[in-house]
Amino acid sequence: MSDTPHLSDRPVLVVDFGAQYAQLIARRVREAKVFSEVVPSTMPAAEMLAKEPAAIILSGGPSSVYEEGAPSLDPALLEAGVPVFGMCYGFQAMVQALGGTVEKTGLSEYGSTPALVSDTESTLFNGQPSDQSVWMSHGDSATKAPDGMRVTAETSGAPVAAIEDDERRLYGVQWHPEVMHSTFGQRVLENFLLRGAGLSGEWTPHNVVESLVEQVKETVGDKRVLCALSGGVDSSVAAALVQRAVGDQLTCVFVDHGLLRAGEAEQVEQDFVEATGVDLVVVDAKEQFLGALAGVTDPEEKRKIIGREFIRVFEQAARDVVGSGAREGHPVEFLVQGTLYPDVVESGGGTGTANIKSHHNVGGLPDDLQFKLVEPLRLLFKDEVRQVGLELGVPEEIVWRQPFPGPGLGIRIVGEVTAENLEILRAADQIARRELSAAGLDREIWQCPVVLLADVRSVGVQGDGRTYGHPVVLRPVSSEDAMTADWTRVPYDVLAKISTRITNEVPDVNRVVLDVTSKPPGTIEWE
Ligand SMILES: Nc1ncnc2c1ncn2[C@@H]1O[C@H](COP(=O)(O)OP(=O)(O)OP(=O)(O)O)[C@@H](O)[C@H]1O
Ligand SMILES: O=c1[nH]c(=O)c2[nH+]cn([C@@H]3O[C@H](COP(=O)(O)O)[C@@H](O)[C@H]3O)c2[nH]1
Ligand SMILES: NC(=O)CC[C@H](N)C(=O)O
Ligand SMILES: [Mg+2]
Repeated sequence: MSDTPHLSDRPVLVVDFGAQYAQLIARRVREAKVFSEVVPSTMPAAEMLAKEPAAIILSGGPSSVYEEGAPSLDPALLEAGVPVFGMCYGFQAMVQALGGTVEKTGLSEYGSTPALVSDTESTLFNGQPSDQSVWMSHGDSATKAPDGMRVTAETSGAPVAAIEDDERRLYGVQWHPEVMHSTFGQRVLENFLLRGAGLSGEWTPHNVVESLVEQVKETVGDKRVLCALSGGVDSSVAAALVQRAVGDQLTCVFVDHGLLRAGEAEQVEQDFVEATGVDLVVVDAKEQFLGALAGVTDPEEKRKIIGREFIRVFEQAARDVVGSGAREGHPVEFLVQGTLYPDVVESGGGTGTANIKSHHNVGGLPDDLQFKLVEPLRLLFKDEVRQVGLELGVPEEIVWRQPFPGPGLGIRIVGEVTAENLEILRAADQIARRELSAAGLDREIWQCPVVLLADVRSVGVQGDGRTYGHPVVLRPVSSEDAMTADWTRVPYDVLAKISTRITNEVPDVNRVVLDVTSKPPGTIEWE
């Protein structure tokens, strides 16, 4: 597996006690221009401290600290001289570990709650009003603060709602500052990071690029590298970064696996090469992929097959490029992929998270992988990758392109992936994309998968005759980083136009339906 890049010498560790969105805390820290990483609460304290964290944040979680078997907080973390900030469960664990009391008081608070800050000059609350709205989600409360800690805020259900100790640099709040509904949440977090922990907020795209370029140089040395390039945001940015680091040691490989959208292969071949001048090899592997997918309907099986065939194509490409180009004769050791943090987390490679689906470039990789992977963006979220791309001078049309999954239309056909089904889906998808673009919705919509329900048929009437065709699903979503998403409220007239055009122009489709599910509980793609 690839070495995980390090983006700062000293990360802020977010210790995940099973919070719904520990990733969100990490994002908020990064918004304060401080690098952060999530680690599971089960990681031994010594291992956490070996990362030399600049600060530690303890997340919320579903358990009660006084219950047997509740995730525990090793007091070593509080005694290491590292600044610590606890939130909700993390706060309660801290209170208990330091000798305070946490119990079920019967006064639970859920949702927006008024809080009264007693010291607006304290480390956490400096520069904020004494009355603020905070977002609560707790049934347990601290009833007695640990000795030596100041209580700086209270709510009606939580008499000890914030604690501070500047000497030991230990802080905590009962609420969730990472949630938007805590009106001064980001300020409280920044106060902890910048004032409490004394960090300087230097984690900017410019510095990230510099540090990643250095790391790629170090890893790759004078060896030759292939980059799996899809023309999408992530691999384009990864390619630009590696190109900056090792120049003509890089060859990009674009795989036409037959699961692409209309016009896509041509676009990558022309636009990308024109914009970046990279050395690009296009491999036509349509038959190979379709052959391997024949008869397969299970989503995970499809993903695994696609992941495997991708690598087989790269292996062949590696053998082919050795005998060509500026660095003839040098074998290829490394494969660059545009893998992002959410791909890793969702493939179950994160911190104790479940495997939701195997992303082709992570969980879908074959075991006998011959390459060493170089994945410089492995710890970044999409919006951060876009900033890095702009910093590297990647053209805006590419940086702001909507994501398209590597397995492509293969995971947008519920049923078997056949040439006929692909043709139907490609036609419907092209209409939807054109109409959404024409309506000026490209930036508002994160992406809009169009899904063919090949296993479903419904009765329709067209030209006075009966039809028995397939439905397609429109799945427009809005999102910040694809970890969560909401369905986009596309104007009815735009939806109507898409529906009319698809049913008129695409034979075999007699119904267009709209997916109005957020993520969670749905995911963005159907498979
Ligand atoms: N058709 C393809 N040819 C070569 N490599 C690909 C192809 N599709 C995907 N990949 C590889 O798989 C990685 C993950 O795909 P993914 O779709 O997440 O990223 P992307 O295409 O680079 O960006 P985006 O998320 O914006 O579509 C890519 O970064 C790239 O390395
Ligand atoms: O490169 C990829 N390989 C994959 O296997 C894959 N599966 C999902 N996606 C994209 O990831 C984001 C989240 O999708 P889900 O909500 O469906 O998990 C969305 O942007 C999806 O389009 C993939 N990208
Ligand atoms: N959101 C949380 O961290 C909740 C903590 C604890 N389970 C409580 O109910 O108080
Ligand atoms: Mg893509």
